[in-house]
Amino acid sequence: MPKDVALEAHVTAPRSVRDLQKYYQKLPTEFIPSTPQILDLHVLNSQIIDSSLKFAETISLETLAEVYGQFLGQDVDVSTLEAVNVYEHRFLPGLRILPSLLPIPVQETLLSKLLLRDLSNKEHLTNVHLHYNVPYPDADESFFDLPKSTTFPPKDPDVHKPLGVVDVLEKKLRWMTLGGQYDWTAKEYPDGPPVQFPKDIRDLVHGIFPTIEPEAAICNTYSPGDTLSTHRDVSEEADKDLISISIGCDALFLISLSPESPDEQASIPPTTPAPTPQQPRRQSKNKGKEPPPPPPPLDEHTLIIRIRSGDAVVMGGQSRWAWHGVPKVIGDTCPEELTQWPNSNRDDDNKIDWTGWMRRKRVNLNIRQMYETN
Ligand SMILES: O=C(O)CCC(=O)C(=O)O
Ligand SMILES: [Fe+2]
Repeated sequence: MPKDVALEAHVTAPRSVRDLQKYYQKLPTEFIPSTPQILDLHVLNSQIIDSSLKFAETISLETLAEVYGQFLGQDVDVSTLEAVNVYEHRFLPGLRILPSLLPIPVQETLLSKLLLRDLSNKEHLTNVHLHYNVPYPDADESFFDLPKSTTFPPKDPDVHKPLGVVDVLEKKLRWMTLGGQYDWTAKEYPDGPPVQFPKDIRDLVHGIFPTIEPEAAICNTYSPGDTLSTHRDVSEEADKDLISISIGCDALFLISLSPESPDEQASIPPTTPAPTPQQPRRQSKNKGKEPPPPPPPLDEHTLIIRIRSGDAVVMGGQSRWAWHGVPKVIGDTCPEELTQWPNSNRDDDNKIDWTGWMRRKRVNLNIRQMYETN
């Protein structure tokens, strides 16, 4: 599908999609497993496969072994790999879901390349650069090696206070850009040649998804409580597949191709019914225990899915321009093998032992091809 020139980066999502985002953002974690509207690929049953998903293909184990072997720099025995199934959605054309695409060692190496290597490259901007002067680590060191006392001075001290390195890595760092440096304020890529996309990550992604040439990526970092509001990624010139790879804690991912309907406002019930005299609102100390109101209706062109570490979502075809967002990151769900990353295990009073950082994080790598020419 050629890109529709009417797609605008600044438009907001239809009301129904924003209502869903709000509902799932507020849904207490303990109610997620009993909410049948949330597609969980770990409990895929034949009914789900018949009604919304269809099996499309399997990625060959030989391809996976070769691509992972090259990425890890060591031979990968085919017999150690699990088959990767690709599912398509019947009513979101071009959406493909690949549960458990990346094995743990590949996830771990990808994390290290992104956060220990690429974050230290001054060409890769982050949200922190918008308001702070960033003190870089020495060559061959990473931000996780910065001394405890490191501060990030604000560009405008009247507006922002200096930030400590713990604040930055625990909370403030929300994204880094690779390759073409997307400008989030102008919502466009700057003119001029893009920054070189990291070759090993390009080979990993291109090896599995040969129809795309990775030219730009956003590496999002989330903690439980963080959300990504509903948006469309419409700034790329090419209508090639967008590949989204997740590592760490689980998340809810919302995607919709539903059109805005004029009577939408009237047809969607309010997400939080007003309390009645018989049913007074509980005190805030009990918040979260109360059963949630029923979810807003989901039409067949809308999907809310629980994404796990190692899963990939491909947004191609019509779904390339779909509204999507991340209403929730689910704490305490990082795979045990990754929880200790970056395994710094230090015994140095001036430095921080970041071991366990990943237990509280979700990292999403969102890869795009910017130009049609490749
Ligand atoms: O974190 C995710 O799963 C989605 C990220 C996303 O949509 C984006 O970076 O544009
Ligand atoms: Fe996106």
